[in-house]
Amino acid sequence: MSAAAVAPQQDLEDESLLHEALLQFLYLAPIGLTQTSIDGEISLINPLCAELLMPLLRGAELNNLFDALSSVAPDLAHRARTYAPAHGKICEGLEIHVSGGMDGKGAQILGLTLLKLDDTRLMAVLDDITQVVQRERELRHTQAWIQSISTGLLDVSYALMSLDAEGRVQGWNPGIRNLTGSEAEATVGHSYANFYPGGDTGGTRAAERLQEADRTGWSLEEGWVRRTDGERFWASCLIAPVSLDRAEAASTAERMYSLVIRDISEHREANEALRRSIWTDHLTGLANRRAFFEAAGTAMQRCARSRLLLSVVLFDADRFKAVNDTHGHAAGDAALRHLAAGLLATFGPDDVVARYGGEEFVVLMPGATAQVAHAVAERFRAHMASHPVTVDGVSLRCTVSAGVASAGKGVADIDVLLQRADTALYAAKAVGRDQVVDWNEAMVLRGRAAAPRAPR
Ligand SMILES: Nc1nc2c(ncn2[C@@H]2O[C@H](COP(=O)(O)OP(=O)(O)OP(=O)(O)O)[C@@H](O)[C@H]2O)c(=O)[nH]1
Repeated sequence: MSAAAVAPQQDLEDESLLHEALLQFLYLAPIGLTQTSIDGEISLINPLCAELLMPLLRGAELNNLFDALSSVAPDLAHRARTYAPAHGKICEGLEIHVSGGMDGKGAQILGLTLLKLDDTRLMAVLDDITQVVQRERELRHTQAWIQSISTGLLDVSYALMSLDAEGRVQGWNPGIRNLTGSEAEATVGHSYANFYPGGDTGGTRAAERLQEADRTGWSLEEGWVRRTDGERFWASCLIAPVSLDRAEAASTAERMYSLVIRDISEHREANEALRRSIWTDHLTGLANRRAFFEAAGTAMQRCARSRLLLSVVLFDADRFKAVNDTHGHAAGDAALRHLAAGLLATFGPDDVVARYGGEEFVVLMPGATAQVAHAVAERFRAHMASHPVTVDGVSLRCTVSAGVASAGKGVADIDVLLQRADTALYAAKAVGRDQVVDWNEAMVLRGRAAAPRAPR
Protein backbone atom coordinates (compact mmCIF):
# COMPACT_ATOMS: atom_id res chain seq x y z
CA MET A 1 0.00 0.00 0.00
CA SER A 2 1.46 3.30 -1.00
CA ALA A 3 1.71 6.15 1.37
CA ALA A 4 -0.52 8.15 -0.93
CA ALA A 5 -3.19 5.42 -0.78
CA VAL A 6 -2.95 5.07 3.02
CA ALA A 7 -3.34 8.76 3.92
CA PRO A 8 -7.04 9.27 2.97
CA GLN A 9 -7.93 6.04 4.72
CA GLN A 10 -6.14 7.24 7.88
CA ASP A 11 -7.94 10.62 7.65
CA LEU A 12 -11.28 8.86 7.41
CA GLU A 13 -10.52 6.71 10.41
CA ASP A 14 -9.35 9.75 12.38
CA GLU A 15 -12.50 11.64 11.47
CA SER A 16 -14.78 8.80 12.43
CA LEU A 17 -12.88 8.38 15.73
CA LEU A 18 -13.23 12.08 16.36
CA HIS A 19 -16.95 11.91 15.57
CA GLU A 20 -17.31 8.89 17.85
CA ALA A 21 -15.49 10.76 20.62
CA LEU A 22 -17.71 13.80 20.13
CA LEU A 23 -20.86 11.66 20.29
CA GLN A 24 -19.53 9.98 23.39
CA PHE A 25 -18.84 13.36 24.94
CA LEU A 26 -22.29 14.66 23.96
CA TYR A 27 -23.95 11.56 25.32
CA LEU A 28 -22.21 11.62 28.67
CA ALA A 29 -22.22 15.39 29.24
CA PRO A 30 -24.13 16.38 32.42
CA ILE A 31 -25.61 19.32 30.54
CA GLY A 32 -27.89 19.46 27.50
CA LEU A 33 -25.99 19.91 24.26
CA THR A 34 -27.21 20.20 20.72
CA GLN A 35 -25.60 21.20 17.45
CA THR A 36 -27.85 22.85 14.91
CA SER A 37 -27.76 24.68 11.61
CA ILE A 38 -27.99 28.48 11.63
CA ASP A 39 -31.76 28.02 11.28
CA GLY A 40 -31.90 25.74 14.32
CA GLU A 41 -32.23 22.39 12.47
CA ILE A 42 -30.84 19.81 14.91
CA SER A 43 -27.97 17.68 13.62
CA LEU A 44 -26.71 16.32 16.95
CA ILE A 45 -28.41 16.24 20.35
CA ASN A 46 -27.65 14.48 23.59
CA PRO A 47 -30.33 12.69 25.66
CA LEU A 48 -30.34 15.29 28.46
CA CYS A 49 -30.98 18.11 26.00
CA ALA A 50 -33.83 16.14 24.40
CA GLU A 51 -35.25 15.48 27.86
CA LEU A 52 -35.11 19.18 28.79
CA LEU A 53 -36.80 20.24 25.55
CA MET A 54 -39.45 17.50 25.61
CA PRO A 55 -42.01 19.33 27.87
CA LEU A 56 -41.98 22.24 25.40
CA LEU A 57 -42.82 20.19 22.32
CA ARG A 58 -46.49 19.54 23.12
CA GLY A 59 -46.52 16.43 20.92
CA ALA A 60 -44.49 17.91 18.03
CA GLU A 61 -41.30 16.25 16.81
CA LEU A 62 -37.95 17.48 18.01
CA ASN A 63 -36.29 18.62 14.75
CA ASN A 64 -35.62 22.29 15.25
CA LEU A 65 -34.29 24.01 18.39
CA PHE A 66 -35.93 27.36 17.68
CA ASP A 67 -39.31 25.72 17.02
CA ALA A 68 -39.01 23.81 20.29
CA LEU A 69 -38.25 27.02 22.22
CA SER A 70 -40.64 29.28 20.27
CA SER A 71 -43.24 29.52 23.07
CA VAL A 72 -40.69 30.52 25.74
CA ALA A 73 -37.92 32.28 23.79
CA PRO A 74 -39.60 33.48 20.58
CA ASP A 75 -36.83 35.87 19.53
CA LEU A 76 -34.04 33.31 19.57
CA ALA A 77 -34.12 32.55 15.81
CA HIS A 78 -33.98 36.28 15.11
CA ARG A 79 -31.04 36.75 17.47
CA ALA A 80 -29.14 33.90 15.80
CA ARG A 81 -29.86 35.20 12.29
CA THR A 82 -28.82 38.76 13.11
CA TYR A 83 -25.67 37.83 15.07
CA ALA A 84 -22.99 39.40 12.85
CA PRO A 85 -19.62 38.01 14.11
CA ALA A 86 -18.23 34.90 12.40
CA HIS A 87 -18.39 33.03 15.71
CA GLY A 88 -19.05 33.75 19.39
CA LYS A 89 -21.76 33.76 22.08
CA ILE A 90 -25.17 34.75 20.77
CA CYS A 91 -26.54 34.59 24.30
CA GLU A 92 -25.22 33.36 27.62
CA GLY A 93 -27.17 32.00 30.57
CA LEU A 94 -30.51 33.16 29.17
CA GLU A 95 -33.19 32.22 31.73
CA ILE A 96 -36.06 30.38 30.08
CA HIS A 97 -39.12 29.97 32.32
CA VAL A 98 -40.94 26.80 31.41
CA SER A 99 -44.49 26.94 32.84
CA GLY A 100 -45.31 24.54 35.67
CA GLY A 101 -46.06 20.98 34.67
CA MET A 102 -49.21 18.95 35.24
CA ASP A 103 -47.44 17.16 38.07
CA GLY A 104 -48.01 20.19 40.23
CA LYS A 105 -44.33 21.02 40.57
CA GLY A 106 -43.27 24.64 40.30
CA ALA A 107 -42.08 26.19 37.05
CA GLN A 108 -38.83 24.84 35.68
CA ILE A 109 -36.15 27.30 34.65
CA LEU A 110 -33.66 26.45 31.91
CA GLY A 111 -30.42 28.27 31.28
CA LEU A 112 -29.46 28.57 27.63
CA THR A 113 -26.13 29.52 26.10
CA LEU A 114 -26.09 29.68 22.31
CA LEU A 115 -22.78 29.66 20.46
CA LYS A 116 -22.16 30.41 16.83
CA LEU A 117 -19.45 27.94 15.74
CA ASP A 118 -19.17 29.19 12.15
CA ASP A 119 -21.37 30.38 9.29
CA THR A 120 -23.36 27.15 9.19
CA ARG A 121 -23.42 25.74 12.72
CA LEU A 122 -24.67 26.65 16.18
CA MET A 123 -24.12 24.88 19.47
CA ALA A 124 -26.68 25.21 22.26
CA VAL A 125 -25.89 24.44 25.89
CA LEU A 126 -29.01 23.88 27.95
CA ASP A 127 -29.14 23.33 31.69
CA ASP A 128 -31.84 22.99 34.32
CA ILE A 129 -31.07 25.96 36.61
CA THR A 130 -34.32 25.87 38.62
CA GLN A 131 -32.50 25.13 41.83
CA VAL A 132 -29.77 27.67 41.15
CA VAL A 133 -32.38 30.40 40.64
CA GLN A 134 -34.24 29.17 43.71
CA ARG A 135 -31.03 29.41 45.71
CA GLU A 136 -30.41 32.91 44.38
CA ARG A 137 -33.90 33.90 45.45
CA GLU A 138 -33.31 32.46 48.89
CA LEU A 139 -30.12 34.43 49.03
CA ARG A 140 -32.00 37.58 48.13
CA HIS A 141 -34.54 36.82 50.87
CA THR A 142 -31.73 36.41 53.32
CA GLN A 143 -30.22 39.68 52.20
CA ALA A 144 -33.59 41.37 52.62
CA TRP A 145 -33.72 40.14 56.20
CA ILE A 146 -30.21 41.23 56.89
CA GLN A 147 -30.96 44.61 55.39
CA SER A 148 -34.00 45.04 57.62
CA ILE A 149 -32.20 43.82 60.71
CA SER A 150 -29.27 46.11 60.06
CA THR A 151 -31.64 49.07 59.97
CA GLY A 152 -32.55 48.45 63.60
CA LEU A 153 -35.44 46.03 63.39
CA LEU A 154 -34.16 43.47 65.85
CA ASP A 155 -36.98 44.32 68.22
CA VAL A 156 -39.62 41.57 67.97
CA SER A 157 -42.42 44.12 68.42
CA TYR A 158 -41.91 44.66 64.72
CA ALA A 159 -43.51 42.16 62.39
CA LEU A 160 -41.27 41.67 59.43
CA MET A 161 -42.24 39.70 56.34
CA SER A 162 -40.74 39.17 52.94
CA LEU A 163 -43.24 39.13 50.09
CA ASP A 164 -43.08 37.74 46.59
CA ALA A 165 -44.24 39.63 43.49
CA GLU A 166 -47.85 38.60 44.15
CA GLY A 167 -47.77 39.88 47.72
CA ARG A 168 -47.63 36.41 49.25
CA VAL A 169 -45.69 36.07 52.48
CA GLN A 170 -42.47 34.16 51.89
CA GLY A 171 -40.72 34.57 55.21
CA TRP A 172 -41.56 35.96 58.62
CA ASN A 173 -40.08 36.81 61.98
CA PRO A 174 -41.50 35.92 65.41
CA GLY A 175 -42.67 39.52 65.79
CA ILE A 176 -45.66 38.57 63.65
CA ARG A 177 -46.84 36.15 66.32
CA ASN A 178 -46.25 38.77 69.03
CA LEU A 179 -48.17 41.45 67.18
CA THR A 180 -50.96 39.59 65.46
CA GLY A 181 -51.12 36.21 67.17
CA SER A 182 -50.71 34.47 63.78
CA GLU A 183 -48.55 31.39 63.41
CA ALA A 184 -46.18 30.71 60.51
CA GLU A 185 -48.48 28.06 58.98
CA ALA A 186 -51.32 30.56 58.70
CA THR A 187 -49.03 33.23 57.32
CA VAL A 188 -46.52 31.90 54.84
CA GLY A 189 -47.91 31.52 51.34
CA HIS A 190 -50.93 33.77 52.09
CA SER A 191 -51.55 37.32 50.96
CA TYR A 192 -50.02 40.03 53.13
CA ALA A 193 -53.34 41.89 52.84
CA ASN A 194 -54.64 39.88 55.82
CA PHE A 195 -52.20 41.79 58.00
CA TYR A 196 -52.89 45.18 56.56
CA PRO A 197 -55.11 47.95 57.94
CA GLY A 198 -58.70 47.08 57.13
CA GLY A 199 -57.88 43.38 56.88
CA ASP A 200 -58.23 41.44 53.64
CA THR A 201 -59.04 44.29 51.30
CA GLY A 202 -58.93 42.14 48.19
CA GLY A 203 -56.27 41.58 45.57
CA THR A 204 -56.61 44.90 43.78
CA ARG A 205 -55.67 47.15 46.69
CA ALA A 206 -52.93 44.77 47.78
CA ALA A 207 -51.46 44.89 44.26
CA GLU A 208 -51.81 48.68 44.14
CA ARG A 209 -49.66 49.06 47.23
CA LEU A 210 -46.94 46.91 45.70
CA GLN A 211 -47.10 49.02 42.53
CA GLU A 212 -46.85 52.17 44.61
CA ALA A 213 -43.79 50.74 46.35
CA ASP A 214 -42.25 50.03 42.93
CA ARG A 215 -43.05 53.53 41.73
CA THR A 216 -42.07 55.61 44.72
CA GLY A 217 -39.71 53.35 46.65
CA TRP A 218 -42.17 52.67 49.49
CA SER A 219 -45.82 52.49 50.45
CA LEU A 220 -46.84 53.53 53.96
CA GLU A 221 -50.24 53.26 55.56
CA GLU A 222 -51.67 53.48 59.06
CA GLY A 223 -54.77 51.80 60.37
CA TRP A 224 -56.30 49.20 62.64
CA VAL A 225 -54.91 45.69 62.38
CA ARG A 226 -56.91 42.90 63.96
CA ARG A 227 -55.26 40.25 66.09
CA THR A 228 -56.37 36.63 65.94
CA ASP A 229 -57.87 37.03 69.46
CA GLY A 230 -60.21 39.74 68.13
CA GLU A 231 -58.31 42.64 69.71
CA ARG A 232 -56.98 45.31 67.39
CA PHE A 233 -54.05 47.70 67.45
CA TRP A 234 -53.12 50.83 65.52
CA ALA A 235 -50.36 49.92 63.11
CA SER A 236 -48.00 51.53 60.69
CA CYS A 237 -47.33 49.29 57.67
CA LEU A 238 -44.42 49.92 55.37
CA ILE A 239 -43.80 48.05 52.13
CA ALA A 240 -40.48 48.54 50.39
CA PRO A 241 -39.15 46.79 47.32
CA VAL A 242 -36.03 44.79 48.01
CA SER A 243 -33.46 46.78 46.16
CA LEU A 244 -30.70 44.43 45.23
CA ASP A 245 -28.69 44.83 42.08
CA ARG A 246 -30.13 41.72 40.53
CA ALA A 247 -33.66 42.72 41.40
CA GLU A 248 -33.33 45.62 39.00
CA ALA A 249 -32.64 43.26 36.18
CA ALA A 250 -35.10 40.63 37.38
CA SER A 251 -38.39 40.15 35.63
CA THR A 252 -41.55 41.48 37.29
CA ALA A 253 -42.41 37.98 38.46
CA GLU A 254 -39.21 37.88 40.48
CA ARG A 255 -39.74 41.15 42.36
CA MET A 256 -39.64 40.98 46.12
CA TYR A 257 -40.70 43.26 48.91
CA SER A 258 -40.29 43.58 52.63
CA LEU A 259 -43.24 44.50 54.83
CA VAL A 260 -42.76 45.94 58.30
CA ILE A 261 -45.74 46.27 60.65
CA ARG A 262 -45.29 48.28 63.86
CA ASP A 263 -47.69 48.78 66.74
CA ILE A 264 -47.92 52.57 67.03
CA SER A 265 -50.95 52.77 69.31
CA GLU A 266 -49.11 55.02 71.77
CA HIS A 267 -47.92 57.25 68.99
CA ARG A 268 -51.49 57.50 67.72
CA GLU A 269 -52.82 58.46 71.15
CA ALA A 270 -50.26 61.25 71.29
CA ASN A 271 -51.31 62.37 67.82
CA GLU A 272 -54.95 62.20 68.77
CA ALA A 273 -54.27 64.40 71.80
CA LEU A 274 -52.44 66.87 69.60
CA ARG A 275 -55.28 66.80 67.07
CA ARG A 276 -57.79 67.43 69.85
CA SER A 277 -55.76 70.34 71.15
CA ILE A 278 -55.61 71.90 67.71
CA TRP A 279 -59.35 71.66 67.08
CA THR A 280 -60.78 72.12 70.57
CA ASP A 281 -61.34 75.13 72.77
CA HIS A 282 -59.43 74.55 76.01
CA LEU A 283 -61.86 76.30 78.36
CA THR A 284 -65.16 74.81 77.20
CA GLY A 285 -64.16 71.64 75.29
CA LEU A 286 -66.24 72.81 72.32
CA ALA A 287 -64.94 72.95 68.74
CA ASN A 288 -62.80 76.03 68.30
CA ARG A 289 -63.03 78.62 65.58
CA ARG A 290 -60.67 76.72 63.30
CA ALA A 291 -62.71 73.53 63.61
CA PHE A 292 -65.87 75.52 63.00
CA PHE A 293 -64.64 76.92 59.69
CA GLU A 294 -63.49 73.46 58.59
CA ALA A 295 -66.86 71.94 59.37
CA ALA A 296 -68.76 74.90 57.95
CA GLY A 297 -66.96 74.68 54.59
CA THR A 298 -67.85 71.02 54.20
CA ALA A 299 -71.42 71.50 55.42
CA MET A 300 -72.03 74.44 53.06
CA GLN A 301 -70.87 72.39 50.08
CA ARG A 302 -72.96 69.37 51.11
CA CYS A 303 -76.08 71.47 51.61
CA ALA A 304 -75.56 73.31 48.30
CA ARG A 305 -75.25 69.98 46.47
CA SER A 306 -78.39 68.53 48.01
CA ARG A 307 -80.21 71.88 47.92
CA LEU A 308 -80.69 71.88 51.68
CA LEU A 309 -80.98 75.04 53.75
CA LEU A 310 -78.35 75.75 56.35
CA SER A 311 -78.60 78.12 59.28
CA VAL A 312 -76.16 79.81 61.59
CA VAL A 313 -76.83 81.20 65.05
CA LEU A 314 -74.38 83.55 66.77
CA PHE A 315 -74.70 83.85 70.56
CA ASP A 316 -73.09 86.44 72.79
CA ALA A 317 -73.20 86.51 76.58
CA ASP A 318 -74.89 89.68 77.84
CA ARG A 319 -72.97 92.18 79.92
CA PHE A 320 -70.26 89.68 80.55
CA LYS A 321 -67.74 92.28 81.52
CA ALA A 322 -69.89 92.92 84.58
CA VAL A 323 -69.79 89.21 85.52
CA ASN A 324 -66.01 89.27 85.47
CA ASP A 325 -65.79 92.57 87.24
CA THR A 326 -68.20 91.54 89.99
CA HIS A 327 -67.36 87.87 90.57
CA GLY A 328 -63.85 87.50 89.18
CA HIS A 329 -62.43 85.94 86.07
CA ALA A 330 -62.66 82.36 87.38
CA ALA A 331 -66.37 82.81 87.97
CA GLY A 332 -66.63 84.20 84.43
CA ASP A 333 -64.89 81.06 83.15
CA ALA A 334 -67.34 78.87 85.02
CA ALA A 335 -70.22 80.81 83.50
CA LEU A 336 -68.77 80.25 80.00
CA ARG A 337 -68.45 76.49 80.66
CA HIS A 338 -72.04 76.46 81.88
CA LEU A 339 -73.09 78.22 78.70
CA ALA A 340 -71.16 75.72 76.52
CA ALA A 341 -72.73 72.74 78.28
CA GLY A 342 -76.17 74.26 77.75
CA LEU A 343 -75.49 74.68 74.04
CA LEU A 344 -74.40 71.06 73.66
CA ALA A 345 -77.48 69.88 75.51
CA THR A 346 -79.80 72.01 73.38
CA PHE A 347 -78.51 71.54 69.83
CA GLY A 348 -78.57 68.29 67.89
CA PRO A 349 -75.77 65.88 66.98
CA ASP A 350 -75.62 67.16 63.39
CA ASP A 351 -75.15 70.75 64.52
CA VAL A 352 -71.64 72.15 64.91
CA VAL A 353 -71.34 74.03 68.20
CA ALA A 354 -68.18 76.10 68.56
CA ARG A 355 -66.70 78.84 70.68
CA TYR A 356 -66.36 81.70 68.24
CA GLY A 357 -64.56 84.24 70.43
CA GLY A 358 -64.26 85.33 74.09
CA GLU A 359 -67.90 85.21 75.19
CA GLU A 360 -69.28 84.48 71.70
CA PHE A 361 -70.51 81.12 70.46
CA VAL A 362 -71.67 79.94 67.07
CA VAL A 363 -73.87 77.05 65.99
CA LEU A 364 -74.04 75.75 62.44
CA MET A 365 -77.26 73.89 61.70
CA PRO A 366 -77.12 71.93 58.41
CA GLY A 367 -80.60 71.36 56.95
CA ALA A 368 -82.30 73.82 59.35
CA THR A 369 -84.58 76.61 58.12
CA ALA A 370 -84.43 80.04 59.79
CA GLN A 371 -87.63 79.19 61.68
CA VAL A 372 -86.21 75.96 63.08
CA ALA A 373 -82.91 77.65 63.97
CA HIS A 374 -84.79 80.50 65.64
CA ALA A 375 -86.91 78.09 67.67
CA VAL A 376 -83.92 76.14 68.98
CA ALA A 377 -81.99 79.36 69.70
CA GLU A 378 -84.98 80.69 71.59
CA ARG A 379 -85.15 77.52 73.66
CA PHE A 380 -81.53 77.98 74.62
CA ARG A 381 -81.97 81.65 75.42
CA ALA A 382 -84.87 80.79 77.72
CA HIS A 383 -82.86 78.02 79.36
CA MET A 384 -79.97 80.38 80.12
CA ALA A 385 -82.33 83.01 81.48
CA SER A 386 -83.94 80.55 83.85
CA HIS A 387 -80.91 78.45 84.86
CA PRO A 388 -78.27 80.39 86.76
CA VAL A 389 -74.94 78.72 87.47
CA THR A 390 -73.68 78.47 91.03
CA VAL A 391 -70.02 79.37 91.51
CA ASP A 392 -68.51 79.24 95.01
CA GLY A 393 -71.99 79.34 96.47
CA VAL A 394 -72.94 82.40 94.44
CA SER A 395 -75.73 82.14 91.88
CA LEU A 396 -74.89 83.81 88.54
CA ARG A 397 -77.56 84.47 85.98
CA CYS A 398 -76.06 84.87 82.54
CA THR A 399 -78.37 85.67 79.65
CA VAL A 400 -77.51 85.52 75.96
CA SER A 401 -78.46 87.41 72.82
CA ALA A 402 -78.59 85.66 69.43
CA GLY A 403 -78.65 86.46 65.73
CA VAL A 404 -79.96 83.94 63.18
CA ALA A 405 -79.17 83.79 59.45
CA SER A 406 -79.92 81.14 56.83
CA ALA A 407 -78.17 80.21 53.61
CA GLY A 408 -80.76 80.28 50.86
CA LYS A 409 -80.42 81.25 47.25
CA GLY A 410 -77.38 83.35 46.48
CA VAL A 411 -75.52 82.70 49.74
CA ALA A 412 -72.73 80.22 49.26
CA ASP A 413 -70.23 81.88 51.53
CA ILE A 414 -69.94 81.22 55.26
CA ASP A 415 -68.48 84.70 55.81
CA VAL A 416 -71.56 86.36 54.38
CA LEU A 417 -73.78 84.16 56.52
CA LEU A 418 -71.82 85.01 59.66
CA GLN A 419 -71.92 88.68 58.79
CA ARG A 420 -75.71 88.49 58.56
CA ALA A 421 -75.98 86.57 61.84
CA ASP A 422 -73.72 89.15 63.50
CA THR A 423 -75.86 91.98 62.19
CA ALA A 424 -78.94 90.29 63.65
CA LEU A 425 -77.10 89.73 66.97
CA TYR A 426 -76.19 93.42 67.09
CA ALA A 427 -79.85 94.19 66.57
CA ALA A 428 -80.75 91.85 69.48
CA LYS A 429 -78.33 93.69 71.74
CA ALA A 430 -79.71 97.03 70.55
CA VAL A 431 -83.28 96.12 71.46
CA GLY A 432 -82.40 95.24 75.06
CA ARG A 433 -80.42 91.88 75.02
CA ASP A 434 -81.72 88.44 76.08
CA GLN A 435 -83.33 88.22 72.63
CA VAL A 436 -83.14 86.12 69.43
CA VAL A 437 -83.35 88.17 66.22
CA ASP A 438 -83.44 86.88 62.62
CA TRP A 439 -81.53 88.64 59.92
CA ASN A 440 -83.63 90.36 57.24
CA GLU A 441 -82.88 92.24 54.05
CA ALA A 442 -83.72 95.62 55.67
CA MET A 443 -80.77 95.32 58.06
CA VAL A 444 -77.60 97.17 57.17
CA LEU A 445 -74.74 94.65 57.23
CA ARG A 446 -72.10 95.10 59.87
CA GLY A 447 -68.58 94.54 58.62
CA ARG A 448 -67.18 92.63 61.57
CA ALA A 449 -68.07 88.98 61.23
CA ALA A 450 -66.11 88.16 58.11
CA ALA A 451 -63.44 87.33 60.60
CA PRO A 452 -59.98 85.94 60.05
CA ARG A 453 -59.81 82.17 60.38
CA ALA A 454 -56.79 81.93 62.58
CA PRO A 455 -57.21 79.55 65.53
CA ARG A 456 -57.64 81.17 68.86
N1 LIG B 1 -63.85 84.97 82.34
C1 LIG B 1 -63.65 85.12 81.05
N2 LIG B 1 -64.00 86.27 80.45
C2 LIG B 1 -63.84 86.43 79.14
C3 LIG B 1 -63.27 85.44 78.37
N3 LIG B 1 -63.23 85.88 77.09
C4 LIG B 1 -63.75 87.12 77.06
N4 LIG B 1 -64.14 87.48 78.32
C5 LIG B 1 -64.71 88.72 78.76
O1 LIG B 1 -65.96 89.00 78.17
C6 LIG B 1 -66.17 90.38 78.28
C7 LIG B 1 -66.86 90.89 77.06
O2 LIG B 1 -67.18 92.23 77.31
P1 LIG B 1 -67.82 93.22 76.24
O3 LIG B 1 -67.29 92.86 74.87
O4 LIG B 1 -67.59 94.59 76.73
O5 LIG B 1 -69.33 92.87 76.19
P2 LIG B 1 -70.33 92.56 77.35
O6 LIG B 1 -69.87 93.09 78.65
O7 LIG B 1 -70.64 91.08 77.33
O8 LIG B 1 -71.58 93.38 76.91
P3 LIG B 1 -72.56 93.11 75.70
O9 LIG B 1 -71.91 92.12 74.77
O10 LIG B 1 -72.76 94.43 75.08
O11 LIG B 1 -73.77 92.53 76.30
C8 LIG B 1 -64.81 91.03 78.52
O12 LIG B 1 -64.75 91.52 79.84
C9 LIG B 1 -63.84 89.88 78.38
O13 LIG B 1 -62.74 89.98 79.24
C10 LIG B 1 -62.87 84.22 79.01
O14 LIG B 1 -62.35 83.29 78.43
N5 LIG B 1 -63.09 84.12 80.35
